[in-house]
Amino acid sequence: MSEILKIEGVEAGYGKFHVLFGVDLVVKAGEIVVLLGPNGAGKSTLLNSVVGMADVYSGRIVLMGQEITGRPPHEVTKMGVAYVMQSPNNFGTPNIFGELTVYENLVAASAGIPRGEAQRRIEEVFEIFPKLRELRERKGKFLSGGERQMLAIGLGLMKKPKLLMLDEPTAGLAPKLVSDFFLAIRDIRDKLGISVLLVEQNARKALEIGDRAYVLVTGRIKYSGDAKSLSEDKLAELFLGAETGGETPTYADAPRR
Ligand SMILES: Nc1ncnc2c1ncn2[C@@H]1O[C@H](COP(=O)(O)OP(=O)(O)OP(=O)(O)O)[C@@H](O)[C@H]1O
Repeated sequence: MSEILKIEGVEAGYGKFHVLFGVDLVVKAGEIVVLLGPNGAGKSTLLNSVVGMADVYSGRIVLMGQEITGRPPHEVTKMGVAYVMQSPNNFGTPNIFGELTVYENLVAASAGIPRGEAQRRIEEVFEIFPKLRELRERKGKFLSGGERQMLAIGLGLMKKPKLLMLDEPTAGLAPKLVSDFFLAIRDIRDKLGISVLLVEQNARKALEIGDRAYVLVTGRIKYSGDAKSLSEDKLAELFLGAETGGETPTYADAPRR
């Protein structure tokens, strides 16, 4: 299976603030790879490193055989990476325009794509997120957090990326919506053939749809392997490490460092 993304021995951070220490991670074609870890472990920083939004001090980042270490965000986006950041103001995907409707936002994201193809892609987005079809005439500024998140992912899909990086797409969503999101992410892989690198706090559900998983703790990979073999006990142990004493909290209760 070919490698879409290969991160090798990456040391990265922000200026003098060193966050990642020798991180290796691979996303192969057609995979959903889940990246877990406690708050502040460096998960977002790893995604930022891929799109040139964090400083990579050493190591290599390779996208479909081409080295992209340190390349600026717009170049990496052009090369096939869509990055839906945690904040509502997404980067790497076009921003959501509050005054435009859902449909108009999708059309705006299709600049440079021939009309027929753009319509096909909008239809694909509506198939992945049927809710967006219902809301097609609603202005961006009136969307709920979850709906905005769907649109942000939809905008990313308009560019037909090879790799979709999602940073906590289900954060703050109602439980029913969370399940729908995970199904949508699986559809993105299954129906559109896009590989996914998914950062999630919702570990159990993410591992259900994931093929492989990595656990990052204080900037170092502490687990890499099959998503299904990562048990809750193992996760709790990895998240809390040596600090665990007495009653073992679950990884969901892991304290902020
Ligand atoms: N732009 C930035 N400039 C400087 N430091 C930053 C920046 N972004 C994040 N950090 C710091 O880098 C460290 C790792 O943060 P990061 O957001 O990568 O962790 P995370 O694992 O994604 O956490 P969370 O689960 O809370 O989102 C933290 O100490 C954070 O404060």
